[in-house]
Amino acid sequence: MSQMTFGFDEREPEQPRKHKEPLKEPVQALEGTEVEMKTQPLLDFLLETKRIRLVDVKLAELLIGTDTSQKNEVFYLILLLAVAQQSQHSCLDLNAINWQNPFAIREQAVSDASIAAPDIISPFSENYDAQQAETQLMAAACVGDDKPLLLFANKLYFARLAQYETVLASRLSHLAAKPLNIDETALTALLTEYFPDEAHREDPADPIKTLNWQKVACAIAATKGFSVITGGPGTGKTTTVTKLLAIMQSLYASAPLTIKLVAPTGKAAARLSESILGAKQKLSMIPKDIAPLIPETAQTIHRLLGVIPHTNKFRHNKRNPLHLDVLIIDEASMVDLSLMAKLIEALPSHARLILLGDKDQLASVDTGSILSDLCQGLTLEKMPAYSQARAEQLNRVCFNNRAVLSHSEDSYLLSDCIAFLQQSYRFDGKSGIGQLAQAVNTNSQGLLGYVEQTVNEGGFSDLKLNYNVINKPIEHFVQLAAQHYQAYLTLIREGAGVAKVHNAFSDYQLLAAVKEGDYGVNSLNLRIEKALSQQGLISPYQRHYLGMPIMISQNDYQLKLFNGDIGILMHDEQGQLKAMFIDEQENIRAFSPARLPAHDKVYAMTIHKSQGSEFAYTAMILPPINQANQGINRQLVYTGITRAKNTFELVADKNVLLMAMNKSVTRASGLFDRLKHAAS
Ligand SMILES: Nc1ncnc2c1ncn2[C@@H]1O[C@H](COP(=O)(O)OP(=O)(O)OP(=O)(O)O)[C@@H](O)[C@H]1O
Repeated sequence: MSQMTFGFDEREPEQPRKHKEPLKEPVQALEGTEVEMKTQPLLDFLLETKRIRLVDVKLAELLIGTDTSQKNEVFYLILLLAVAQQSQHSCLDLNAINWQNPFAIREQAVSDASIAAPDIISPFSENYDAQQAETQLMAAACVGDDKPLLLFANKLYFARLAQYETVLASRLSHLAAKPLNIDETALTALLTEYFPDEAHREDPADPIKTLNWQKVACAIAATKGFSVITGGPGTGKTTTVTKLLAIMQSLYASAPLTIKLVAPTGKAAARLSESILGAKQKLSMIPKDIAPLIPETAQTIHRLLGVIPHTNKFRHNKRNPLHLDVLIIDEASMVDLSLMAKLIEALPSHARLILLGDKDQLASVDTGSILSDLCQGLTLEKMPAYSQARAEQLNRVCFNNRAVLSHSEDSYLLSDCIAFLQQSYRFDGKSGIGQLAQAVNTNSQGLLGYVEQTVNEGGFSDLKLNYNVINKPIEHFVQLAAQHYQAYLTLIREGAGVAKVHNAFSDYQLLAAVKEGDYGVNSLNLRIEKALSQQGLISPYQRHYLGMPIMISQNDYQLKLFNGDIGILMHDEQGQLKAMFIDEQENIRAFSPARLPAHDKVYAMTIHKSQGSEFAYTAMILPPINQANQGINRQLVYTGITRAKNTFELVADKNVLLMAMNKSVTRASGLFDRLKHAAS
């Protein structure tokens, strides 16, 4: 079950109606002032219950114009667009609106609200539909080219977001279509060298999954100006890209390429640097003269683009492009629409772009879902949709003309640029983490049952399942978390260095799905803090104290501290309490706590904030069913599980886990349509 959710919809639990007043049927066809009169109670209710903001109402009034200030259907469509955007949708998909209950007013919320329930829960007439909405919007003065709102493929946009999508679609299509002068014979030889047949075993029982996708991915990225290499945890994205860079540098040996590696957060950049270095050391086939041409350090996207202090603008842009030949973006699922558009605009015209990431993870914190949009239609154990010419080319360079890859009528320009790594090398059949992640990602109760049984029989030593959240008090899990945090706090007391303390801290992380409630991050942070204080490990009597772990929650471009960066409060050489950060190059940066931008304690963090990070031991708590709101879904739980490197512990009511597995969410976007349109 895949569904589109708006912000308020994600917050309201589905409960039986306690009852106040019966909800009536939607209004019959209404126009202009009539709509306004009949729907005023609905508008009041939406404001009172914080489903919409006053600023959105003012904006909608402004957009429909002073001479037609009566609240008509267009007014309500603009409100719906504002709500959709606050839930990180790029647009309002007219085809996805429930016209009878467009603001997803749940009966529970109606009965709980302090103001009377509105008689009418929809401002639209009974027969109103997407087509009528489109017709009305097209006639509206605020909709159209060079207007504040835009319509595209039955989707309503704020012009700025439509503009980002247009830029992205046109630049990606251009990159994908650009002919590259590749010596195919040399490429074939290099692919054979880096992926010797004897090193890869295809399983006839599982032919698609066990196909040598890493080799195909290298061939795809070496022959296109734009490519995507996606795959789950440990499927070899970094290994593949390291081989790819070696192959590309060998192909261009006479004039080596300038390659830059970036990731959306400092943490993710540090992880990429570490993985590339590890892969380079492991891959003995990389010649000595080529190895130094493969970069080992990644940086954040913000650092690459060069933030102009006190603005959201960058030094590098269309007029001042970046100096590079190849750009690799890791953890691409975390990059939002606006940042990706700015990054792509700043690429020089000859540059190549390669995106790495897991398409099934949570989408970016901000608007958009670029990676999953680009990877639409990719399914495990299914052949991706390559064009005939592309399948033939890939079979030629990878498989000595053997017809291993087949083509599809559904292919289009960009599907020829996408590689899907399907086999995990880190989490094989013996790994409970891998199996649980797959069970969740594919919503397979059968696989989940197998995982549970194996754990019960003493197998899967990397996995701990605690379904007994009702009988075991939350305090038990708080004490367990506090035990794990003893290690880094002891190191601080012993006077260990910043790097060592940071490493010890990141060995364990408690993740929670929500912020509020007993099982939310805020409460867990306070309880763990109390437990550590009772053990005498910390003295949390001031706002900032020795050993306090913090996470930045707001970008500060001047200090170069960004959302998601983790610091630990430690004494500097002068004995001053400082927030110590360690960047992707292992440089230590110390800040007075008073100078820090907005930040939170981080004994526990939300799964959203954990994206791009990895922890040796990851514990994840989901709230019980009566507190489990609709924000809990498959992508969230899958992202939490895949943060674990060595051990994963789940604390959840099984019904909540099953509910999450069954609920896959998508974001409204027109990117895929635009790409198909641009490519045709
Ligand atoms: N073809 C292969 N054969 C055997 N081992 C492999 C292969 N490819 C990758 N590995 C190993 O699997 C592990 C995971 O690989 P890698 O780090 O490249 O995956 P990833 O997809 O980048 O992982 P992440 O989930 O961290 O993003 C590494 O130990 C790597 O050496």
